[in-house]
Amino acid sequence: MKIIKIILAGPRGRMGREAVELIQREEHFELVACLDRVNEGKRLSDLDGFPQIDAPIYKDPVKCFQEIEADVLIDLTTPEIGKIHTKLAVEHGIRPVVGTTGFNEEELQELTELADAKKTGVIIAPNFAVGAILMMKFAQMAAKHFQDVEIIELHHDRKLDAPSGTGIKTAEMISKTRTPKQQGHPNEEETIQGARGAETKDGIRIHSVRLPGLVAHQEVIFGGEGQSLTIRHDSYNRASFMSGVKLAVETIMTLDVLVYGLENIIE
Ligand SMILES: NC(=O)C1=CN([C@@H]2O[C@H](COP(=O)(O)OP(=O)(O)OC[C@H]3O[C@@H](n4cnc5c(N)ncnc54)[C@H](O)[C@@H]3O)[C@@H](O)[C@H]2O)C=CC1
Ligand SMILES: O=C(O)C1=N[C@H](C(=O)O)C[C@H](O)C1
Repeated sequence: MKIIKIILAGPRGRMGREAVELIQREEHFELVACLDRVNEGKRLSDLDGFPQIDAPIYKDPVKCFQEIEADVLIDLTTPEIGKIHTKLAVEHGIRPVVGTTGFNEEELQELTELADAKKTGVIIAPNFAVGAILMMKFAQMAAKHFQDVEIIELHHDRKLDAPSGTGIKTAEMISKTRTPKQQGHPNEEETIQGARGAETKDGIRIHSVRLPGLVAHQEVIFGGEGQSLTIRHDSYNRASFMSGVKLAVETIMTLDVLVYGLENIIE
């Protein structure tokens, strides 16, 4: 099997550390460099708690992408930095697998056009966990039968973006099958701002909970006459995301367009 050469952005983060282990575990993956906001000029093996992988660490993505021959960038950084890395990677012909969340519609559109122009695969995956993908698909199915729905996403309190990428993606998928409806009482008023959560352009409410002890969880609650349906997914650790990262890295080698969401590549 062809070796896939990978640059990893954010190796010291919660997801990055899991990704280092994944790359080390898979015989056909090779970690050829890392992007970090510190440790420029060191090797990954110089850092405490990391395996003996002789990958150079760069701070400057342009320098890294110019000097290192790589097939794929895995980005697990921050919303602000992930967008910069993704665009630069495509411009340098390196295929980005992006777990970093926080991309808006305009940014996705711009990247779609860039991927088309450069004929370079891009995968933007708001959630890599197979259970989360199924939760979103089931919610999309249920929305054919229930117009009334609210999303509650629950995460650890170190998360920067709200609502979560998964919450936004779920609302988008539901909107494809749900007949639009103005939910709640027409005269309802928030006596404390934000009480009814964030409202997407399709009128779906997303409520974001942030608490220590949580990892990544979501409930999609549908309501109908005399009944409700709750679809829930829980990630209890970050290893839950790694089979999706592996699949995305393997699949991106065959793509020349942008794919937004793993539901498009998981049967
Ligand atoms: N798609 C998915 O399934 C999942 C996505 N995520 C997303 O992945 C991202 C990372 O999540 P965590 O690992 O929990 O965050 P984290 O805060 O633990 O890690 C982020 C890492 O990015 C690094 N970083 C910041 N600026 C940088 C720069 N200029 N260059 C290189 N590295 C830089 C930080 O030093 C840190 O090590 C978030 O956007 C999160 O929402 C998280 C879990 C699952
Ligand atoms: O920040 C996280 O932790 C997660 N982020 C992603 C999101 O915003 O949906 C995926 C998962 O929920 C974990």
